[in-house]
Order: sequence, then structure tokens, then C-alpha cells
Amino acid sequence: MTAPALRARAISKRFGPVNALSDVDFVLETGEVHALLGVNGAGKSTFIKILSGVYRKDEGSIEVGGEAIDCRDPKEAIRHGIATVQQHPELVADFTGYENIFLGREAARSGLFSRIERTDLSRRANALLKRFPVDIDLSKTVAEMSAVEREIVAILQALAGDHIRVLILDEPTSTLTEVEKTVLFRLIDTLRQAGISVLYITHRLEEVMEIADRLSVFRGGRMVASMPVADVKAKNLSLAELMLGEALDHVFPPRAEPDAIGETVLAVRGLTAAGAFSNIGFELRRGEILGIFGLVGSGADELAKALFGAIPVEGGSVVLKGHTIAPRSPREALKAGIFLVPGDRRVEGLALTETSIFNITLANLKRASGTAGILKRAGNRTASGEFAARLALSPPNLSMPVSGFSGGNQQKIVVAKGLFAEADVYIFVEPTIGVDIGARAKLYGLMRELSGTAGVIVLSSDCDEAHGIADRTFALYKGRQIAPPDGLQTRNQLLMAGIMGELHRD
Ligand SMILES: Nc1ncnc2c1ncn2[C@@H]1O[C@H](COP(=O)(O)OP(=O)(O)OP(=O)(O)O)[C@@H](O)[C@H]1O
Repeated sequence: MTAPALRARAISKRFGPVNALSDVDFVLETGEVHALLGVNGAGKSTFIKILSGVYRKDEGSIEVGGEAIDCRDPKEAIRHGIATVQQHPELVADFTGYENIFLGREAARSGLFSRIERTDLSRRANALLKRFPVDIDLSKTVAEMSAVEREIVAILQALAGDHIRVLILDEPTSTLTEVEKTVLFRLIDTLRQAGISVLYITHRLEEVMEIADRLSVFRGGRMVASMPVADVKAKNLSLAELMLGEALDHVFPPRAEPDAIGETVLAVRGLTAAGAFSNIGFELRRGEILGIFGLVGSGADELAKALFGAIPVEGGSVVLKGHTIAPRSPREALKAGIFLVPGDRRVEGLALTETSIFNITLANLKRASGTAGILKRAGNRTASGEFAARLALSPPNLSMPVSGFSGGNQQKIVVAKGLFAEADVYIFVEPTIGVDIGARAKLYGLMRELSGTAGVIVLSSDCDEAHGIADRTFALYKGRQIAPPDGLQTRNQLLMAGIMGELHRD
């Protein structure tokens, strides 16, 4: 019998008091696509970081093609044929796809490559594309590329060493649209056929069924299941239940009862921001959740920012609780009672080196401060502790810097920050990227709770999310609002509106 592409035995890893991984056994066969699943903090990232040489394991052994390895850094892992594409690959925006693939980040940044090297690039790229055919124009700069093109460049960069046999992808689809995802899956299929083993982390359970051959589930740092995807289908198993260790009754909370809907809190008329969106109008009432479905580039992100005063508008009006406001800055918007939970927590949402308490209370300094402006530490600890418990923050350690939390738990902290703000209008942008299904159900429940005293807007490029959480919906398509007069539509109508820009009736 031939040895598997990769085998890990009894891997353990601790971070201080946290057992991030305990006694993990794992097998990755040659040419298989293997999905790693688990709730936030289950240990998936730690495991792939050990395989790729970022972290050292405390115990256990790893073999590649039957040969024991012990990598001290990522370069050594690459030498043994294990390459990793991070969730947010660092590419050089001003350089072409070719340059990014072959020159390495440092060389590309310094621009130190000769004409001969440049000519050589296309020859080598063509050889690479012959091995792994994919439709992409590598002469474009990364800045000109779409999200999926950037992902493809990062994958080709990882595969540029000829001997790579294991490719690790960390949530490769989290920022891709449905159409882009299909393009990526085609490339993954090509890799599988070329005998490359692909190990990838995802929170999108439906795509596991679509692309993976096998899946493994982490729970609390242990590997609790590993099986062919065909078995999940044949036995009708629930992946959510495997991950959570308990049944999940529903992901989305019930819709609002008609008598729970109150007065209009926000009225938007003819809102226009050049190049982003035009003539947007809607009313948001207390007690309801408005879902806005928009793909990347639809203007949804800009609309959220404009309502929050983070980007200027050219025309239209925003009326909050009967008063016309024109928030020119997030500070003004916050003061008026609008709170934004941004999509990209790394850039906009969190002070990563600060503790989670600091981050949660940041949004409402008035509430967090005593009369003399001194932070009420004990009170804040209690209130933010309560939110952390409601969101099942893991570990529930409020004094830990945010950077020590797993990605999904960082997202929960952003939301807890919003909950502390006591606003009249909450705007959530892509609220559950990287968040596991159990925590997602909790977040949706909290949004519904928030709508008890406020109006809530959820902007998402995931049609199921925008439709599932909302009482009313509309789509944004290339900056235009695509909305039926009554705001009621089925999931498929919303999908067509957001993807094609057309209104359909079933
Ligand atoms: N550098 C670190 N320092 C301290 N604790 C850490 C560190 N990295 C991970 N942990 C802890 O180890 C556990 C496993 O985290 P890990 O990032 O592997 O989870 P994950 O399954 O990848 O989660 P997510 O889906 O949210 O990314 C968590 O409790 C996390 O807080």
C-alpha cells in the first residue's frame, strides 16, 4: 500500500492554559480534497499552522509520503511539499500576477528583478498553467484583479515550487461570490486530478458537499470525526450537529410579529454617492430587520458607510427619528444613534492589541465612563462579560488581547461592541464571515433581540443570510436598488434581483 500524502499522529499543542489541540490523528490521501470543519476556536487554524511550520507541535509526529518530518518554519514545510495559502494572502498590489507568483514578496516589493527575469516569468507561468489550466490574465496587476483572481494568483504562487504535493487553503471562499466560488472550485478540481492533495478550512457547510471528498471535524481541540463526504450524504448526518456536539433546531430566529413593528426610525430618500450607488430609498421601522443583498461591487458596502458618515454623499436625505441628519463622520453618526458593525474587522472593527473589554466598551464611552470621565472598570467588566457569555466567546477571557482569539471569536467581539452601543439603528455588514454555524445562530438571535428596541439593517453578499434573517428585503445591483413595492420576496426572487438586477415574480 502506498503511504498517504500526509499523516499526523497524536498531535498536541497548548497555549498557556488552553489545550488548542489534544491527541489529533489525521490522514490526507493523495489527490483528495479534504475539508476541516469545527466551530470557532475548535483548533483548525492551530492544526494547519503546525502542518505548515508556523507553530511547533508539543507532541506527536508528522509524515509526508511516509517520511517523518519536523518543520521549524514555513520554508521547511514548503521544502517538504506542503504549501499554504492564508485567508488574506499578501500580494503586492502594483505588480502583475506573473511577478507576484514567481518573485516572492520581498523581491517584488523592492522591484529588484532584471529584464531577463521578466522574460523568464511568462515562460515559467505558461509551464505552470499547462500543469494547472485556469482561465486568468496574469499580465494584469493584482490591484486590477477580482477577489477570485487574487486567490488564484496566491494558489499558483504556492504551487510554483514544482514539488508541492499538499496545498492548504484557509477559508478560501469566505469573501467570494457564488460565481467566483465556481471558478475556484474548478481550479481545485484540476489540482485534485493532478494528484495534489488539498486540505481546506471552511465554515460554509453546503460547499463541503460540493467540493470535498472527505471531511474531518474538530471539537474542543480534538478530532471527533473523519469520514468520506459520501457517508454524510448516505447516512443523512448533520454536519452542524457533528461540529457543535448537539442538535441545532434553527439557524434563523422567527420573523417579527406584525404588532412588534413600531414607528419609522430611519427614512432614506434618493441617497446618491457618485460611482457607488444612486437614488436609494427605504424606511426602517423599530422592531424590524431589513435585509439588503448585494454582491461585491454592488454598492452595499458604500451604502453602509454613507449611512454611518464614513463616506460623503452627493444627494438625498437621511431622516433619523424625524430629524434630518447628514452624518459627516462616524462620530456624528454614533452620537445620532446609528451604529455600524463593519465587514472587515481587521481593518475597521477592532484594536487588535487591546483587550476585548477595551474593544467592546470603545463604542460607547459615555456609557462606559463615570461622571468624571473615568472608565467604570468593574461595571464594564460585568456588562461586557454578559455579552461575551451570550455570544459564547471562546475562551471567555475578557482580559486577553483580541489578537489571541480565533477569527470567528474576533467577529463575535465586534458584535458585542455593537450591542454595548445602545443605538436606534444597527447596520451589520457581512456579519458572519468566518463565524461557525452555532455562533451564527446566536448572532442572528441577538440581531432579532436588538430589533426589539431598534431598527436593524443587514447587508450581505450571502443571499440566504439576507433573506433568512430579514422581515423585508431588497437587492443592490451595480449601485441600483432592485426592490418590489411591498418589499416581500422569496429567496429566489432576491437572488435574481442581486445577481441579474431584475425583478421576477414566481
Ligand atoms: N497564538 C495564540 N495564543 C493563545 N491562544 C491561542 C493562539 N492561537 C490559538 N489560540 C487558542 O487556541 C484555540 C484554538 O484556536 P484556533 O485558532 O486553532 O481555532 P479555529 O478552529 O481555527 O477557529 P476559527 O474558526 O474561529 O478561526 C482557541 O481557544 C484559541 O483562543
